[in-house]
Amino acid sequence: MVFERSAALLFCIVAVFQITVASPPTFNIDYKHDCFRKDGEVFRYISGSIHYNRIPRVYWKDRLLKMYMAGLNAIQTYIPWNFHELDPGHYDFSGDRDVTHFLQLAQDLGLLVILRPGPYICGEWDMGGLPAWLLKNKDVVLRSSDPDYIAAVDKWMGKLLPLIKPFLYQNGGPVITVQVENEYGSYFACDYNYLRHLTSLFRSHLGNEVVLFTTDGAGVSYLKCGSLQGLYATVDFGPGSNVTAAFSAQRYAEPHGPLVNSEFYTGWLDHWGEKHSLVSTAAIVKSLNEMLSLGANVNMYMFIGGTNFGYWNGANTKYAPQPTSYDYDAPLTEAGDLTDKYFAIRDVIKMYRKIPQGPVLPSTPKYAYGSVKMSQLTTITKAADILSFGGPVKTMYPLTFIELNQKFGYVLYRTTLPVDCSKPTPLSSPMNGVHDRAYVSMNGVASGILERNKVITTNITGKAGDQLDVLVENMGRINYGKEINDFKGLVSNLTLASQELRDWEVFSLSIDEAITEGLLWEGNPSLPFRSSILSPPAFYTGSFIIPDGIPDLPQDTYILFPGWKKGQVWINGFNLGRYWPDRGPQVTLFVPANILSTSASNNVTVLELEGAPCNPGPCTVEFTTMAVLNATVTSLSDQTRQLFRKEDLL
Ligand SMILES: CCCC/N=C1\SC[C@@H]2[C@H](O)[C@H](O)[C@@H](O)CN12
Repeated sequence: MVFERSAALLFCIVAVFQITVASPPTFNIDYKHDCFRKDGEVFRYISGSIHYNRIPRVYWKDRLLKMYMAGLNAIQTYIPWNFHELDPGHYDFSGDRDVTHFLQLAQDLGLLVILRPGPYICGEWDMGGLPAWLLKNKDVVLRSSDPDYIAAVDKWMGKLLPLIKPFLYQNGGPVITVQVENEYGSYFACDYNYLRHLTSLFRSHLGNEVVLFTTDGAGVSYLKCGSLQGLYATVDFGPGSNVTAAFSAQRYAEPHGPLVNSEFYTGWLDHWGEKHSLVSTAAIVKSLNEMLSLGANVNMYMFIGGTNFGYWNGANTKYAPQPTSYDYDAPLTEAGDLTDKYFAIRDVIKMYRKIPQGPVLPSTPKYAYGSVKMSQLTTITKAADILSFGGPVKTMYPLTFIELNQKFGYVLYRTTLPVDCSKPTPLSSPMNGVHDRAYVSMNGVASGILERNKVITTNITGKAGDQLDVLVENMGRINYGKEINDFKGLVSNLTLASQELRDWEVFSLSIDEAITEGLLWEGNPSLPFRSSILSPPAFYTGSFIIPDGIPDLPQDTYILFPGWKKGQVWINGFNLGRYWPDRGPQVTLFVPANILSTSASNNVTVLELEGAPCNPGPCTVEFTTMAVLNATVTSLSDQTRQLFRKEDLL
């Protein structure tokens, strides 16, 4: 009897051992049957894009769970290089940047991962995810075999990919496929040696098992430069496209293998000054049905968009920056709220795979903390020395942000009038070199605005020796096309009555640091009564208490700027992003609960660039429960007409 039991036990141990050891996880392409196979079984992914870099870490689980409950079996995310290697050789994978924690969360919730580590990612993210410090070599050819660029890519991938390797499906993780580059077929360089280098780089760090792929527009012309032997070519297209034609483009590059739409656009991006983009649910349902009925693999871009906090938004050409909200009209809103689109997509998926039963996590509650009284702290002109920790740089001609080693935010350019300008005299950027918006003051009094591609001249008056301040705002680097290498600031000279202005003092402003260090003080609000519509860029501050002891507080909220024009807002030192209700379409900014406090007063600091409703009042900001992302946009001509006299226009 004892012998039989021992034999049975031994048999079980051997069996378990064989099962465990004999069949490591596998994920690969079956070219014979035009499908993916996971652990030998036919597998089709239904996925949604979520960008961890646009969502506070505390909310990652909430969003991923909602995606799982929608019936997705995978999620897709980028890894923005500039979000992690803020300066050469200095890496940050902590807190909201803890990408491996995000991958582990996805796996814990039963979601596989389609990973897109770049090095370029596009994504309406500053410089398409490439770090601005790459531009220290002003001749660098980004996204090519340029040796300087490749050296930086090798170093970054040498840091990142070893972190990712344990999370590959073959190693027991959730990552089933890894994208190389991003829509490379749309880029002018068409450098096959670059793609070949990336392929061998990814293979050297990740091994030969993982499925590497590319994504390009659904057209043969895109696939010609975007695809490469050894990388599985996939395409992207939105609702309303001809699905058959789109996938036949993929078949041009991949006659066999699974059909894959890596970016099915369930929404679309916005630009300041343009109507909020909306994509119809009916069109989405129709195309999604068609693709799933073909057995295609689909990733919905975006499933949740989130927020471009701080200065992280990108831009398109001709210079059109994207707003702070990346709501994208996605199935989950910027704040992670459920929409009709979410349930309509869930109903389609239900027809193709069993979806999880049980309650879907509800939308998070929003709280209206009400009106907060603001008061002026000081102006940029007065605080320049405080804000420029290293002091101004004296230079004959203006320096760019990159030359100042500054990546984001604002730089102040100061000089004195070389001559009397008793009559309105044109201050111009003849080479359209204001990148991107400049706020002009004379002796601390606002006098005009210059804007890239839109307003390249404004009139000033003054006496020889008067102080001319030009505050230049970097509104986000172009993230698509050949103009992605943007140095920001005054990238060419300004002229006064056609004479080049020289002998500048250039202040690199460390505003975020000054705010977190509490260096801004209650200045004497000596601004003159607002005789004109324009005021000089100035800081305002206010605070509010959230009562403790009330369950569920703090809660998410939205901040509204009644009567304010354009600027930047920080709450408790967290840079929430840009506001521009004067132009729209975004009017409110999402405020996630995790930046608020019930144990201390909450501080709001605003840098208003054009004119606050504070002289006279009411000089308040509001915390409300409703998002407003589709306000009527103010065309520049309307706005300019309000600000400038006719002769100031182009
Ligand atoms: C006509 C320009 C198309 C550029 N491609 C875009 S616009 C929205 C999306 C995201 O940027 C995404 O990161 C790109 O891969 C594809 N795409």
